[in-house]
Amino acid sequence: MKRKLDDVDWSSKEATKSSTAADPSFDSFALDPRLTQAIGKLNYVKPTPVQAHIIPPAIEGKDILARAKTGSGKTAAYLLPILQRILVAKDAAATDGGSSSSENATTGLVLVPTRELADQVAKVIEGYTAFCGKQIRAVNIARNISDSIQQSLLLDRPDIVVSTPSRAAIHFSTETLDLAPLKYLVIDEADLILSYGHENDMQVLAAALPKGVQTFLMSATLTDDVEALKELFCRHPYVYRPDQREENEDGSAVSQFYISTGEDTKFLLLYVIFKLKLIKGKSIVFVADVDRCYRLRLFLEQFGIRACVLNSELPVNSRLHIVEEFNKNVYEIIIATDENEIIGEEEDDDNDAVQNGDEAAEGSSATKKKKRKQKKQRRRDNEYGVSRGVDFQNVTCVLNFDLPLTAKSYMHRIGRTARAGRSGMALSFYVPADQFGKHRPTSVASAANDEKTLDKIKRQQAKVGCELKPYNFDMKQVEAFRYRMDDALRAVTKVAVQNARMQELRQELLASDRLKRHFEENPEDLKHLRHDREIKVVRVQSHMKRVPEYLLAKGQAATMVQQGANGGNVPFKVGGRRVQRKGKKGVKAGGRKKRDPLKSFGKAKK
Ligand SMILES: Nc1ncnc2c1ncn2[C@@H]1O[C@H](COP(=O)(O)OP(=O)(O)OP(=O)(O)O)[C@@H](O)[C@H]1O
Repeated sequence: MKRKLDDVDWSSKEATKSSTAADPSFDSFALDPRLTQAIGKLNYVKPTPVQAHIIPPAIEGKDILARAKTGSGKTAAYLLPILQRILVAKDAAATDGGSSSSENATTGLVLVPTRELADQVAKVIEGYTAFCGKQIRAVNIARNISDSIQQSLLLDRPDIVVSTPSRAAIHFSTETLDLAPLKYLVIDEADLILSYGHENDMQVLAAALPKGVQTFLMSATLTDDVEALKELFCRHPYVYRPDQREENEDGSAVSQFYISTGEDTKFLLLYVIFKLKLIKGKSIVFVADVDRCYRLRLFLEQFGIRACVLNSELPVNSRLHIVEEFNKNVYEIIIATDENEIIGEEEDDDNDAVQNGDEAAEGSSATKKKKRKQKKQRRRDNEYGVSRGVDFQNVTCVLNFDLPLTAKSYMHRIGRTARAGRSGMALSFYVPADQFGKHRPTSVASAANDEKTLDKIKRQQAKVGCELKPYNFDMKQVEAFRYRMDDALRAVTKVAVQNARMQELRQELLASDRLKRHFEENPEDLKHLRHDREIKVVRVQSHMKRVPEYLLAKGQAATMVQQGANGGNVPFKVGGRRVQRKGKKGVKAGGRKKRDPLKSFGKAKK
């Protein structure tokens, strides 16, 4: 059983705030000009709070333990000091006549829980070292490349290795990863790394570390797992743990809303939201399981709405490519699962996991079912994870189509929006207890506890000074779309979902092979690989793709501008070109709206 986070004494013997942090600027860190140039190219104007606090003591060589919220810039906070120290060591070696041991030795190891994160960190290193020439070489060994290629990459002794703990432990045991010269160790997403089943690997690596390695423990939450890692890896770390006021002052804000809805009505709302382009920008739709990904994708396909799916079943190359393309704005909607996140927490966080009284009554059969499910999930890639750490860029909205099982998962899901000081919104559907199981074809087991989970989420968010507000659609207007939703739902049968899932997997495996070959050689070709093409297992009726004008009757519907928790606008606006084109009379020649045909469609409670 876990201790409560706040019971742990996180205060360090070291200072917790540095003076540089009061007036932070990248110049004040006296970074190598090659790094400052790269930061400038990335348009970083000033350090984020976590960077301002951590970079100076880290450059001095102190161990670091940092808790900072998702999207706060933790990656640069540990990478910049490491890169700085490597460059200083290399320059010193060069003036020494090249005799230093820092040449051709792996001095940095960055451990992350998932392959998605490894890929991301490797790309961030590429960005920060863009002006370093061949001075700093980094490799990512969590990628899906053959063992022999990984070995040859490692035997070249790159300066930094990015890996999951399991890959690192394997290469350590075969002696291709030499840990003796190691100087810097990062454990990113430290609160999660053990729940991904990396415990033994972490023990192996801890035992193999030479003395005096500078350790960075980076985490969005401080849990017992982080405490255990601290015991294992740190010497009196400098602890950065901002108070709530500081965290709320960093400019980023997620406006959070929830909608009480029946099981089938979720689909109706989703259709209306995307078809009428009520969300302007990119969205991540989180669902409960892999089948649900395809159910939603096929459902949206009926209306000509393209989306791609992201789950642990897809080959890793496809997953990485999808995230990359999403960040380049190729796709607007991703339908994702966060299966591993949920398993991890169910297994090791009794406090957080939602207990269902009915489930207890059903006793062992439920447990068996859960075990079977977990076993099934283990066959998938257990180094998959997208609700944690992955830097989805410019996400307007995180839409919890299915509520997560825990408040912690919720926090990480919504952390995919409002990153790096930007704003965003989170919209969560929840099924009230009296409506659960009322519409079998669209019912999902995890929704049994939605009401309790939502309460927990609200309490947790209140603790960090955030509020979830109800979002009230004008359901009369929404209902006008129901018959179309019913048609679409009927077409998306269980068999269709299974076929779509298999077809997609086959195609993605083929694509993944192409991806693998082309990643290095022909990056341009990747542009032609799309992950949101129609799956076509269901006959799409073309009339369904249009929204008839009578459904957009005069004076109806919404400019869904909401007042968020802090009075700011929530980007919930009608603005889709398709809708505007339809409402010809309402659109001026220059494309500007004379009157909004969807006015009053939905209102938020203020
Ligand atoms: N000083 C800065 N100025 C502007 N943007 C920044 C700055 N530092 C980092 N970023 C950008 O902010 C985004 C989020 O950074 P990062 O992924 O490091 O956050 P994180 O704290 O690790 O989040 P998570 O906990 O979700 O992993 C990235 O796109 C990054 O390029």
